[in-house]
Amino acid sequence: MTNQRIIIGTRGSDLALVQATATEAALRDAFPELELVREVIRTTGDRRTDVALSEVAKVEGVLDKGVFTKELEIALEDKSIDVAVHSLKDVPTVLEPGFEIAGTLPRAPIRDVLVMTVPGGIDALPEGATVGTSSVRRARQLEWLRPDLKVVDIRGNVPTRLRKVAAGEFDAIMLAEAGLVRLGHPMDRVCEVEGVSLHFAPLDEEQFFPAAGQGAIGFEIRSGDDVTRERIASIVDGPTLVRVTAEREFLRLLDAGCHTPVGVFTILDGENLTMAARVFPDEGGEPKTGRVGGSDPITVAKELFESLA
Ligand SMILES: NCc1[nH]cc(CCC(=O)O)c1CC(=O)O
Repeated sequence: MTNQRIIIGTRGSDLALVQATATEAALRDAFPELELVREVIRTTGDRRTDVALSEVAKVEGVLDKGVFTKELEIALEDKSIDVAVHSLKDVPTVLEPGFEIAGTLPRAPIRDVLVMTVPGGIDALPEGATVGTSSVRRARQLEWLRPDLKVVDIRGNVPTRLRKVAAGEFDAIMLAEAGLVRLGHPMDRVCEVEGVSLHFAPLDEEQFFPAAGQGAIGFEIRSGDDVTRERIASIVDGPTLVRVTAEREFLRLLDAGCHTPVGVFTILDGENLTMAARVFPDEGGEPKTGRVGGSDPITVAKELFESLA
């Protein structure tokens, strides 16, 4: 008899818990009889908020980009969980042996957002303004679009970062629209944090290229766990899976960890897949931008990679 229970592993941040709740709701709809158990797990990335995100993997000696996933994989391996719920953009493109991505929920918006204490878009930032981000991709694009800006590192989860900009530590910070919306902050409303009005300026993906997998909730399982794979298959969003497969394959070909400055996004119109990428050279300077169309995600990724190599 099949186990009538599924244990869902998640990080403990507010955003991670919202994503776990969305996963549970989808499983509840698909399998009303299934018992759902939630296991909250603290990862290295949650623990080491004392050093820059780009340094965490180095000081902890873990696989680059695995800083938010390693402990969840350990729990999968020892069967204390059956599925790990991740923000897919935090998941390495090459997994440790014994694990696989079983799919994704429908994707949220993919844009990056400037969170500012003044209204307006990126042009409303004053000359020399300080912008907080821990992402090299965001830093390089900001400096390329606005060479006068001062980009500085910031750590902490989304609510912590919002408090830091409200407290005046930065003129602006950058966050993903997906995380803000999931935490109940729509783009068209001013957000009040500790008596300060914060304004959202979403940047169109054609202007500011998002991270591979941004806005997608991904499910990681043990390879060979057919029961969980089949259960997850009934809540997977097909179009999202096609898009993130292409984006992650492109990143894999580039051999880029999350600290390599590359933005990429896809558009899926029926069977037609378009993917665009912007890659910044490690040594600095102008980025290369490319765009490719097709239907098979792996082929599209390969062609885009070759056109930029
Ligand atoms: N690295 C942190 C992280 N991982 C996923 C999200 C947002 C949600 C998403 O992109 O799916 C965030 C925060 C942010 O970038 O603002």
